[in-house]
Amino acid sequence: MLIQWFPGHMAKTKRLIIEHLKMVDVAVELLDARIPVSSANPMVEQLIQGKNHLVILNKADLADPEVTEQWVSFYKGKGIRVIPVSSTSNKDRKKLLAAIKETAAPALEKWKRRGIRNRSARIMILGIPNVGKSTLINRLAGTAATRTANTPGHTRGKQWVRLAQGLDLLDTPGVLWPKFDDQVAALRLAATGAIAGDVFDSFEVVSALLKDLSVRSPEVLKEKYGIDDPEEDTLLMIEKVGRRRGSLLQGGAVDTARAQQAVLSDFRSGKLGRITLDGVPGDYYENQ
Ligand SMILES: Nc1nc2c(ncn2[C@@H]2O[C@H](COP(=O)(O)OP(=O)(O)OP(=O)(O)O)[C@@H](O)[C@H]2O)c(=O)[nH]1
Repeated sequence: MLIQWFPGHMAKTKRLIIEHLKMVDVAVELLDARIPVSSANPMVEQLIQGKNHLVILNKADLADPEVTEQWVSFYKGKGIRVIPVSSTSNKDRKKLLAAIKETAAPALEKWKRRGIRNRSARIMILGIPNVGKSTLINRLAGTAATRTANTPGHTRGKQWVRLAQGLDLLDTPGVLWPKFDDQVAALRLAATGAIAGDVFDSFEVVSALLKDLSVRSPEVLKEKYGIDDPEEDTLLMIEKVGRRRGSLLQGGAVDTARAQQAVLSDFRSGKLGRITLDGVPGDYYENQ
């Protein structure tokens, strides 16, 4: 679901998230492994203050594994728990649960020290649109024994999923608003599909993506689209994409709108390979 964000909507969302956060011990922040900076909400640290924090780098199957490793080291260096996963597959489920349990352990200890033995650690998932919140919740809840409505002690109307003994997940994720003020971030969000296409001109989004690709993966541009010169003018690049992908109008001219869509869909589906757009701070590509 793509959402248009207005100031009033943002304020309401923030209030709701603050309400929900009051009920939980652990905040699981879901980021897109291809754009860990651009997919972060600008207020998240402030919002989740005091909660045990786990960062999940989702869609790791689409991201460059080497850069993902750099991101893992980066977060660990800041003392933040982090795990790269692919929520669309079941293979990461075990390590995901283990990471959540580890993150929740201090909360359980706290309840125990206070003499509250039967209190579960409660978890909430937060992330911007399209980052994979529902997929992750379904993956985690998949084999969970029960979904419990109105469990005593929980806020009425909220659904909780028991993931394991002493571990409950709030069924409703917190939908955070994405960054808009940062133009690079906004264009990368649009490239991944997290911001609605009609907010941006698709030429602008595709130009920025082709520029990123020409820096990160010039060999991909050559192999997939026959673009030899990464410095080439964007219009010429799109022309080459159109010819290679058969996006042609009657008469043989390139249908540039379709060629642009082809680039976006190739990138989003992983057809261009595993590519990360946001480098760790200080990395060679950061300011390119
Ligand atoms: N390749 C890949 N695709 C994923 C992964 N996780 C989610 N997706 C896809 O990303 C898209 C968005 O996933 P959702 O789970 O609907 O995202 P959401 O954050 O709940 O989105 P909103 O409802 O808009 O807030 C879907 O097409 C998913 O199949 C992943 O780990 N890898």
